[in-house]
Amino acid sequence: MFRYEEPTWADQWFNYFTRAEKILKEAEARKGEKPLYKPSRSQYIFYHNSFNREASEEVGSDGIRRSTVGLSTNIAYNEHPPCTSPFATLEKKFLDDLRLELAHRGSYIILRAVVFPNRYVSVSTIAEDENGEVELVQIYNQDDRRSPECIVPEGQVFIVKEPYFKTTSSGGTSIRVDHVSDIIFLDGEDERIPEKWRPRLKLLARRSLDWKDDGNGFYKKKQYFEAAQCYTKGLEIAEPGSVSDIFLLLNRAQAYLELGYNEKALIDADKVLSYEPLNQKALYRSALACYKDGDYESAKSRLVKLLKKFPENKNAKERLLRTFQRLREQRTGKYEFLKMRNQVKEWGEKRGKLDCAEYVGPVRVGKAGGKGRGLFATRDVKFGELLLCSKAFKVCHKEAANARLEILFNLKARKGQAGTHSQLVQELIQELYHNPKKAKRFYDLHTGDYKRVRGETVDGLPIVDSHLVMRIMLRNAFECSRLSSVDDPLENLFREKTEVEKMIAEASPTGTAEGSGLWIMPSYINHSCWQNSTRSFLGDLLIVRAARDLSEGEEITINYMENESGVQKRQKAFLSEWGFECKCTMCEIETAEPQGVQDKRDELVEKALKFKVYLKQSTEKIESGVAPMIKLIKGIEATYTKPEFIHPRVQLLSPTHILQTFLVRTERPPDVFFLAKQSLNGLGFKIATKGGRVVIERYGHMCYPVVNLFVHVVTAGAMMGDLLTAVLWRNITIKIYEVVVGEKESFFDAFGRALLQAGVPVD
Ligand SMILES: C[S@@+](CC[C@H](N)C(=O)[O-])C[C@H]1O[C@@H](n2cnc3c(N)ncnc32)[C@H](O)[C@@H]1O
Repeated sequence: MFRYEEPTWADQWFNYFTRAEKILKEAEARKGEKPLYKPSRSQYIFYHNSFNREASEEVGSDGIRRSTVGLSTNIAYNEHPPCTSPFATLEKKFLDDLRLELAHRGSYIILRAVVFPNRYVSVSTIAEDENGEVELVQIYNQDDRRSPECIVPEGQVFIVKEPYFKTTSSGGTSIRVDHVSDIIFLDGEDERIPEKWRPRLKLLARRSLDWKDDGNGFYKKKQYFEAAQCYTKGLEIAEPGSVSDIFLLLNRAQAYLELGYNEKALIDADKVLSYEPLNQKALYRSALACYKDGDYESAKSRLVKLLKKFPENKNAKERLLRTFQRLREQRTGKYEFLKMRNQVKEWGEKRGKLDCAEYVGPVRVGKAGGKGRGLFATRDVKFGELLLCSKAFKVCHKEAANARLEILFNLKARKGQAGTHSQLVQELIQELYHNPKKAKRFYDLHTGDYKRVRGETVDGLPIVDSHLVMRIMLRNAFECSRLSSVDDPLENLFREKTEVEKMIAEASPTGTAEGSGLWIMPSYINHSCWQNSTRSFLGDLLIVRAARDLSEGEEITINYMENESGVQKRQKAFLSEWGFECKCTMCEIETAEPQGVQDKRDELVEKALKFKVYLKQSTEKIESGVAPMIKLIKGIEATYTKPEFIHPRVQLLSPTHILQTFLVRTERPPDVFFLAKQSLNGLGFKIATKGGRVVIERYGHMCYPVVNLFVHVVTAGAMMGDLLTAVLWRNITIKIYEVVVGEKESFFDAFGRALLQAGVPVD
């Protein structure tokens, strides 16, 4: 009998993208043609306005409207580079001149918004040209902190350089503006505004101080962008070096600091200092700009200068103390981790940033043969040593209220990625546009085969190629959480997924939607399935520690994909996500395994994982699961033929964890103890007790579950009455925890109770 089933989100997505793909393929065939059909002006406006704002958006506590219709999609399709020609060299075109699927090189178009804008992924409006023709305009990658009506209010006149005219995924047409440097918003007095669109009443002559007052009004309302725009207008007419010029520069510097445009704030404050070298506010704001940019030496010298002249300035004194602390962190890599961790916990729904410096330990970037560049140890390094404590170039945590979980869909690559990646690209673009000096470090990262445009600025503004930013992001960004922690893996196995998580699991190849961020130095680290360093997250910091002893000159590696899949799945992901084939020993061994071995292993693992359902049942049921689980684990173990120290038994991790939990629940400490030690051995560890200490004689495969294995040895040891073993292993367990989680200060928060219950001293 036919049974109707509701289409799943996966079906809907699949249908949506298949349709979009078809429309766009057909559109490509009509490249260079005029659209066959265009709606009338009133239809355009009707469609636009009927996008139901009330139902699909809500205003967050920060005043920003966001979509409430689940996950929105950002479809990347055609990669056209940004315009690099100055405006003066471009030729004017009208809407009627535009042809499909083309970026109209050498041309510009001038338009006026005729509706109240919408925001979905882009800010979209309907705009007219001087002939009264209208078109949909989709403006991407604008600052998310500004409402669409601030970006392109009704009546706003703007220029789009080299407009890209395209078919939309729903079959209509639009001008899509991807690159922030391709759009110029014109203000009321700009001479490029056609006469017919000029305000009827010319603005009365305004004094620069009127602009300052307007700016201050916006500043008070926390509309920093608008405030800065007013100060800029005032600066255009103020006499350089005059009192009003200095006021305006100081105020604009402050607005820029609020916006995070630190380079611009420094330029303004330094301009004031060129007139008045000891201006107190300018010195302080310049120091703050340097501090926020991580240039603590410059911040220090500016603050010292300020305090010499104004020794009572409390803010400067306090900032100088903080600067000294940052310099210490930068030099020594010593941080107050517990305090920082607690701060991160308090962020709640807020977006946070830790006030701390970046530490670059004994590492350098160098050539890594066929892998491009890599990160190398500059001296011998001990297990657990801090290699990097890197500050995010930009990070979007999914825990923050402003997080936008979207599917970034690349139709060309036929790949969707769920998470904050789409938001990250947009924020990176804004960061690069407003802090161009900082951008150099970003552009130096690995881009794959993307062809860059020439030139860094046009018409005095930075050129930001959104497609390049996207490429760099996809190859270098890390999926991340706010805090690394050692969760009970079973919790994840059992936790019911939320609706959104289910949608994501169906729509995204990775199956999860995570926060994401970009860290410059860690981006140089290449992958190995058996990595020699670990990476962990603490707020906006990414911590890298040595996962074993390293020798001078040795390449540092991390595991790009911390999961337990076999070689075929791993290689597929490496190729599609990062464009490389892994040639580490683990991959080579598994690739050389006889046909069927991997399948057998996968099959047994799958069978073993099914036993997790026993854990929801009675002790008797669990009891009955022990023997078959042992048999399955032995079976999996038998599929490995090479010794564990060259081929760690990674696929045994989850089955072992289930058996381990069976043994804990049925109260068999000796078996728990034995299994944990055996598993560590299976991961390649060789651990011995020497001179009253537990020492690791050979380092195994380091990953999150390893901490649990160590903890099991400690607790089971204590329960068996062997307190000495428990205490000795406790100390090495703390070290292991530090390597995996990034810091050891929170160890007892995580495991103190389990240890106490087992009778292990926790002092
Ligand atoms: C995050 S970057 C790492 C730094 C990069 N090698 C560079 O030159 O800037 C990721 C890229 O490095 C290369 N890569 C990383 N690990 C690799 C490996 N094990 N084998 C080959 N290429 C690798 C790939 O091109 C990948 O897309």
